[in-house]
Amino acid sequence: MSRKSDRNTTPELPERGEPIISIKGLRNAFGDQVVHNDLDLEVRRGEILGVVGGSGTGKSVLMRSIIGLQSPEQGEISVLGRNVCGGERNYLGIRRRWGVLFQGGALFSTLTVGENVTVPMKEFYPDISQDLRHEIALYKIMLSGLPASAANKYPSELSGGMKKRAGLARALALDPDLLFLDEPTAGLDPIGAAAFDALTRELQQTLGFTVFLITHDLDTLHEICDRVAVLADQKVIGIGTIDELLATDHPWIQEYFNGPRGRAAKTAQIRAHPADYEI
Ligand SMILES: Nc1ncnc2c1ncn2[C@@H]1O[C@H](COP(=O)(O)OP(=O)(O)OP(=O)(O)O)[C@@H](O)[C@H]1O
Repeated sequence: MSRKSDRNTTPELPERGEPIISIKGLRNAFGDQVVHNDLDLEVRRGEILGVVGGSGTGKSVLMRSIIGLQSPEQGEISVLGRNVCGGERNYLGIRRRWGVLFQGGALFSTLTVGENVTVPMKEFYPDISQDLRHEIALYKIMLSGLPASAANKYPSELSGGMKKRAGLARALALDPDLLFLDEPTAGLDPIGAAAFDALTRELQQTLGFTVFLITHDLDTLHEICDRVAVLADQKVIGIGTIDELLATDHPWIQEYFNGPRGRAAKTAQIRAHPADYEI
């Protein structure tokens, strides 16, 4: 149990490859519906972990549990070495260490993109001057691949792809160690989705953060994920590279990665990066 004085101190980052999120025995239920039971998962610092599973298997609930928006019935969740279960106070000092891109962007519709990006700065660093906040926001907006002019637009004036990028800019506002992305390429055309994948990978490699990425997009999994965790039967039933997962004989995993769409994504990956494959 963390001592009271530990809660406000900034936890240290683990070494690269060591667990930055560690979940043990997680149980989530809504009434009679058990979503997770005895679920274990480790996310390693510096990786892009893809999280997949059929609709309703609890991917978003898992993410919400990690970031404190859902109180689990049982289990332990440790983020940056801090046990975050057991109330809001345990999140003090670490909530600012992550950024979240929710499904659909979840931008505040009455604020401009620039104002949206300054929201986390205002919350966690209220002493930063307004000018500096706007300067940082502009930098994050451009880092996310939007033109500077997007800062003065309202979400309703943006395309779906631009909204995702604006949401990403807000998620990056505090230079996070951890980035949570919930279906970031859903609703994008294939070219827009590939561009968003490339941006995610480039930012992750340049800035060094860890990514927890919920997706149904097989191209994303092949193109940018270091490992993939598969949710089914209320648990993580497999975790590893796609090749490692394919070595298991779980029917859902085989169907998912070896079905027609899975094979097409793999072929596209080989065509895009032939040097990575011995043919
Ligand atoms: N606040 C809630 N109250 C009641 N049930 C909920 C709540 N949040 C989620 N659920 C249920 O928990 C289950 C898992 O939901 P979740 O959104 O995590 O699924 P998912 O794997 O992300 O699905 P999808 O791929 O369709 O987005 C669903 O059956 C959902 O209806």
